[in-house]
Amino acid sequence: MIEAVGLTKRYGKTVAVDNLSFAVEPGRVTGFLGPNGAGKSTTMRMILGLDRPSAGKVLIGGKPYQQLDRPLRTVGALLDAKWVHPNRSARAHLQWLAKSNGLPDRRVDEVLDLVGLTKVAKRRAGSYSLGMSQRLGIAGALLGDPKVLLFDEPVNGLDPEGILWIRQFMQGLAAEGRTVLVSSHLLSEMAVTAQDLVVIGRGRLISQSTTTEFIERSTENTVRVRSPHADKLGAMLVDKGFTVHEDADASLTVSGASSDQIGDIAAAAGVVLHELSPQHGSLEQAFMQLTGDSVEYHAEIAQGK
Ligand SMILES: Nc1ncnc2c1ncn2[C@@H]1O[C@H](COP(=O)(O)OP(=O)(O)OP(=O)(O)O)[C@@H](O)[C@H]1O
Repeated sequence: MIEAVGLTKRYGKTVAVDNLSFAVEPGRVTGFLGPNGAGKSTTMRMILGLDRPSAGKVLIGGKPYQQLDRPLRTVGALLDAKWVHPNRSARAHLQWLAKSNGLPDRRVDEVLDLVGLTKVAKRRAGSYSLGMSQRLGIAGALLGDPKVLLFDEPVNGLDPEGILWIRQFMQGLAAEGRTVLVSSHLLSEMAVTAQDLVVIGRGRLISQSTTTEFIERSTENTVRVRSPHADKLGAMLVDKGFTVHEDADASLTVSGASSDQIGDIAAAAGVVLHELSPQHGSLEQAFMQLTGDSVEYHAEIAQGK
C-alpha cells in the first residue's frame, strides 16, 4: 500500500505538489492521472525517495522510502525505459542491478522469462525497440519481487500489441495482490486498465475513487433511440419530463430516463423501436469535465501569450 498524507513539494515559488493525500490499495491497478504539469512525476519521485517532500509524507507499507530495509524488495519502478547503458546486454544490466542490491543471479533469468526477453537477453540494450526497452525496465522493477510497483507512462509510444501486453501484465501483477500505481496520458487505455483512479490537477487532489465512479459522477448517461415514429415517441418522453434531443440522423438522445423506462413507454403506445441503447460517458469526457480548470497555462495559450 502507498499512502500520501499532506504531501507537498515546492520548487522556489512553484508549488508542484500541494497538500496531497491519497491511498493506493493492493490487489488493484490504480491509474494516476492529471494534465501536464499536474505533479505526477514529482509525486512518484517522492514516493521513491528521489525527491524530498517540503511538507507531509508518503509511506510505502507504512514506512518512508528512506527507512525501507531493502528498497528493491519492497518497491519496483519503471520511470524511464531508456535508462540503460546502450552497450550493455539486458542480462548484464539486470545482473548489475541484482548484484548491487544483493539479489541472486537466478532471479535475473526469472524476470527475463516473465517479461519474455530470454531469447534476446544477450543483445545490446541499445538495439532494443521501445517495446523491448519497456519490458527490460519492467524486468528491472520486478527483480526484488516487490509488493509495490510504480510505472510512469509505461505505454507511451508503444504499438497496440505492446500496449495490450503491458495492460495484461499490470493486471496480472495486481491479481497477485501487489499494489500497482501507473501514470498515463492515454485515457482510453487507463479506462480499461485501472480499477481505481487518483486524479490530480495543479498539484492538488481532484478525485480518488473507482474508475467507474469517476466516470459516472462526471458524465451524463443518455439513451439513444431510433424509431420510425421518433416524433411521436419524442413528444411522449418530453411529456413525461425527460429531456429529448433530436440528432442529425433522426435518432433521439434521451437524458434522465433509463432504457427500461423508454422501452416500456414505447411498448405501451405501440411504438416500434429500431434501437434502444444506453450511452455511457467516457473517461476522457469525465477527465475534461473535472480537470478543465486545473490545466496549467491553457488560458495563456488560448490568448496567444
Ligand atoms: N526540478 C524542478 N524544478 C523546478 N520546477 C519543477 C521541477 N520538477 C517539476 N517542476 C514543476 O513542478 C510542476 C509539476 O511537474 P511534474 O513533472 O511533476 O508534472 P507531471 O504531472 O508529471 O507533468 P507531465 O504530465 O507533463 O509529465 C510543473 O510546474 C513543473 O514545471
